[in-house]
Amino acid sequence: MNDSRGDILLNVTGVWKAYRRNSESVEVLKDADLQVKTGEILGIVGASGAGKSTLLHIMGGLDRPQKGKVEFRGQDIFAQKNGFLEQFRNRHIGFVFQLFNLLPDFTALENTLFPGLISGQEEAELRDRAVGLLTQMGLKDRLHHKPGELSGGETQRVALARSLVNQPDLLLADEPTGNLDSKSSDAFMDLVRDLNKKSNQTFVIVTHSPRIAKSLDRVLQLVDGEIKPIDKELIL
Ligand SMILES: Nc1ncnc2c1ncn2[C@@H]1O[C@H](COP(=O)(O)OP(=O)(O)OP(=O)(O)O)[C@@H](O)[C@H]1O
Repeated sequence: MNDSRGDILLNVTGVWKAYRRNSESVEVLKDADLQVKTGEILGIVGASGAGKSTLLHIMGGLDRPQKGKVEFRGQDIFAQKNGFLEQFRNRHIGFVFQLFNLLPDFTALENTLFPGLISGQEEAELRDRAVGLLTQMGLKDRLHHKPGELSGGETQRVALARSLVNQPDLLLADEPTGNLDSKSSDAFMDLVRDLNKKSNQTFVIVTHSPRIAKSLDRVLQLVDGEIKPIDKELIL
């Protein structure tokens, strides 16, 4: 399906999530609402422990809320039959985490191929796409290097290529530049903007960096379990 820029891609309404800590229940998300529009780069900020990762996991169908809905193109992802969420994640969502999560014994190219192999894509086409993505990330001469032979910035760019190989509609990134120096972080964000502009790729990025948050299309803040808009100019 081809959405137009600005259509609602993901709609989160009234999401509640509590964890048990010792004998107490700690409410992390309390009636959180947000919408992700096709073609935007949306930032989510908030204090440490505010629940940003929890929210991102729920948005991507990695975790379930106790109450509330997540609709992807109008379909409630938690109200479908068994096996739906796995398929949903494979087909529609890409994840990039702070700690990269690459497999250490496999090369950059092999790591990038994995999600496509798991979802049963045709191998030659998949390989072309993986090589194309890694080349776009400036890693053409690093295809056969293992993560231990790559810099932090290069490793994170491989993680970005891997998250895009299945051509996801929505890419969810949890503090993707948290372990990078400012030069690698800028290079990563330049790629994000480039992919957004050229392929209309939609991103949600959790970040602690005011500099990155200010550079995004729109920023929401997670405070006391709720989502609030924040004026980018007021981000310090
Ligand atoms: N599986 C879990 N079991 C119990 N508590 C959890 C679990 N996952 C998260 N929490 C708690 O929920 C709260 C929110 O965690 P979360 O990781 O979503 O916050 P965050 O805003 O992403 O934090 P940070 O910016 O430090 O990464 C924290 O207090 C955390 O300890």
